[in-house]
Amino acid sequence: MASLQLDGQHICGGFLIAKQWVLSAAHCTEETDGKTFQVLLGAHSLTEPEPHKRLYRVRAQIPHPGSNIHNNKDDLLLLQLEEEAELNAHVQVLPLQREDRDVAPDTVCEVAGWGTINHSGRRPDKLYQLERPVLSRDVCNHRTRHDHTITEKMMCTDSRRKDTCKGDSGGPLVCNGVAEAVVTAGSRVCGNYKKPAIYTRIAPYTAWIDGVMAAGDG
Ligand SMILES: NCc1cccc(NC(=O)c2cccc3[nH]c(C(N)=O)cc23)c1
Repeated sequence: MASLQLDGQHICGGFLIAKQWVLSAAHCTEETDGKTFQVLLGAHSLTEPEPHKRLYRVRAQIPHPGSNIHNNKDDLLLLQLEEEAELNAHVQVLPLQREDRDVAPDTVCEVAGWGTINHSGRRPDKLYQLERPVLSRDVCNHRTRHDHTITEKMMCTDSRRKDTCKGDSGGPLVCNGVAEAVVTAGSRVCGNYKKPAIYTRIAPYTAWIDGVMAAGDG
């Protein structure tokens, strides 16, 4: 799990997909007015000293060319670290789902982050993890939910009670040990069952991801 930070403040989640590459969400760069993130790896607490915590500088930030501020399409961001991350028990690469097939509805997946944890907007110091069931695209696209805005490159999880929120964007949705999708803010609403959590599925973007990593590695 990665924390994307500006001036020591957690902004978004992300995760290591190769030794020198982190995947996150393009919307995370919206309020950074051009500043480059630093990436914290190996952390559980954001503030306490921990043996495997290490802050990395970012050489390049590459948002998906289709990402934009008006919708949730192609909401992916690749970050190339200044150097390869030092891997250990607390810092590992997460395998990506490369087969472009929907995760079965009701599959219980997990999502983690340092995003706000309740309606007070309290921000946690320690990483939170949540299990959430996958919601079918048909239900998620219902008129009373996200009203046909969920494309085949997106997926949803139930947002009744437990949900992702501000600061969780960019983190991975992991199903059976494989990163299936990336948290996107979507309608920005948290914990409202009528607005399920939206994610950008990874499998449709593996060609883009591989292309950027190949070009970036020179
Ligand atoms: N449950 C789905 C889900 C997943 C991830 C994030 C979010 N919600 C936000 O991100 C959010 C919420 C409230 C005010 C906000 N202001 C801003 C902003 N960028 O100014 C974002 C937000 C929601």
